[in-house]
Amino acid sequence: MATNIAEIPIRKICCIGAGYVGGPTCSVLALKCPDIQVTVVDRNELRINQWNSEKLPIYEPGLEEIVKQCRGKNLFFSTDMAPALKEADLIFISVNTPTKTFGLGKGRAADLKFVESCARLIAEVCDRSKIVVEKSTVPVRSAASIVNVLKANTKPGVSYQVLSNPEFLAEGTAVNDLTNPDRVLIGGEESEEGKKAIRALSWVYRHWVSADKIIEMNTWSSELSKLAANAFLAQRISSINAISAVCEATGADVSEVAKAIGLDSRLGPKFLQASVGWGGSCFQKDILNLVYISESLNLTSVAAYWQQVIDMNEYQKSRFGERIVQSMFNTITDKHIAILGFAFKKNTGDTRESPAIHVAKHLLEEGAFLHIFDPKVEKAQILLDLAQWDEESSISIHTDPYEAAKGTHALVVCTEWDQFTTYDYQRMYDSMLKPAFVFDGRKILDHSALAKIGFHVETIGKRHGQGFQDHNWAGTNGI
Ligand SMILES: NC(=O)c1ccc[n+]([C@@H]2O[C@H](COP(=O)([O-])OP(=O)(O)OC[C@H]3O[C@@H](n4cnc5c(N)ncnc54)[C@H](O)[C@@H]3O)[C@@H](O)[C@H]2O)c1
Ligand SMILES: O=c1ccn([C@@H]2O[C@H](COP(=O)(O)OP(=O)(O)O[C@H]3O[C@H](CO)[C@@H](O)[C@H](O)[C@H]3O)[C@@H](O)[C@H]2O)c(=O)[nH]1
Repeated sequence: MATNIAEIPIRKICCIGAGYVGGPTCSVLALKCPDIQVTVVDRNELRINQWNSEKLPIYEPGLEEIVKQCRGKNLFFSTDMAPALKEADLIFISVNTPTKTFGLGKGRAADLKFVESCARLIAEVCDRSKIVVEKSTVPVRSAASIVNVLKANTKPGVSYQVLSNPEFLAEGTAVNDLTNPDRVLIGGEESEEGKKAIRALSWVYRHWVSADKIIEMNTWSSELSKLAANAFLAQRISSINAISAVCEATGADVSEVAKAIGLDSRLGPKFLQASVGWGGSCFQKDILNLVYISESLNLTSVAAYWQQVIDMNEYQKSRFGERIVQSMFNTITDKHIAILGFAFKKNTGDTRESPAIHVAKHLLEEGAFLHIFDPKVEKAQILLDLAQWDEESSISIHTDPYEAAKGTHALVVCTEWDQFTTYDYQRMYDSMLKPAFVFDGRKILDHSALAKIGFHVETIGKRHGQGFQDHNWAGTNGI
């Protein structure tokens, strides 16, 4: 265990926001720091009750075991925010920062109303000085707004140090990402007090993270690094997806191209998996935020550059939907289609910005009846995401993949769940209408095995069953 050489002892931590970040982050923190009491608070009573129950509100591999081990010892979940904030030496703000849906910056700027209300509550209830840590993803210079709100409302004799400590966990691998982070960023003021606060938070992480991975920097760099990291990650996927369209038009295979690119040690192999499109609660919101910041700073070329990463993703999702319709003889009206996977990626039940929603809506608009199966997404969530359509007449949610496939014309893979590769596709084929189609939006299935069974197979970034000779460039580029 790390010795606290920091001048500010941290014995109690409170985290506001018991969501996908607050819950797993604090669970790992409690596990790794038995000398610290961690309380996660949220105003959502249902969520807190779920954290205190047998069935946690989110699915993350390995999380349940940690919660069970620490809950009631040094990990607590509560809706009683004031006492937990008052007692804490350090407070994480880990609330949602969604894209604004109205007013100035609508559709692009991050809405900081939840972060601001946390700052107001902290100033209102706390009667001794504390460290406040911005864990939510926020626009650059948000810490200055938090400082302003705290200063304007603080009780006499109380002062705050505000740090930026963005979270880089990915859903589905959160426990591993938190246990073995690539880096921990801590941004703070360059004053003596600021440095003390940075040392105190650093001490907390030093319980399990080596010193070389804890990077201190100025607050604005730390805030911007989070937005930039997500923009770069999404850009890589948009880039390979753009190449996938060229592959489909030419006969190249995007998997082979990705392998060739990834073997360049300057580029590396990760995040080059072409897909139906990227989803999740962060990429789109954070890039939109970066676009908005750039526009506000009159950096229009910068804004346009990053906007293209999003536009390419929209194109990819639409392209996949259109390809399904075109392949099925240009009409899917009244056809039955099974959607395998509704989460935005494997190993999570989260559907926020899932490409499956986009594809499902496209198919429903074309008049198809959908049979949806996902191993972890709750039925109520799927119906909420497709609320414009009626369960009886357009959608049926299944708990068994074979039942979902039965009597359908096509299988559409939208999430890369490992278990999808192990199914008995002959059994599915036998129960389907013919010709039976498979559209693999994640490139996870064995396409030649499926073709042997009799399926017509379509996938991202590859044309099936077409030879070397059948594309003629003449007329398209003048050769
Ligand atoms: N989801 C991820 O994988 C991920 C990863 C890294 C960073 N982030 C960032 O972390 C932040 C949180 O994301 P999330 O996915 O955990 O969100 P979430 O929606 O799952 O959870 C946020 C929680 O905050 C609570 N909340 C909001 N305002 C509150 C208030 N004033 N008082 C008390 N509780 C309040 C909500 O009830 C909700 O339970 C966002 O800024 C996000 O961009 C998310
Ligand atoms: O090669 C790839 C890799 C990912 N994806 C898709 O991209 C999306 C995002 O995946 P991933 O980044 O693994 O999950 P997130 O939970 O959204 O995590 C991202 O967003 C978080 C929130 O800010 C950050 O903390 C993480 O570092 C960042 O990876 C998903 O739809 C994936 O299926 C692909 O299509 N191809």
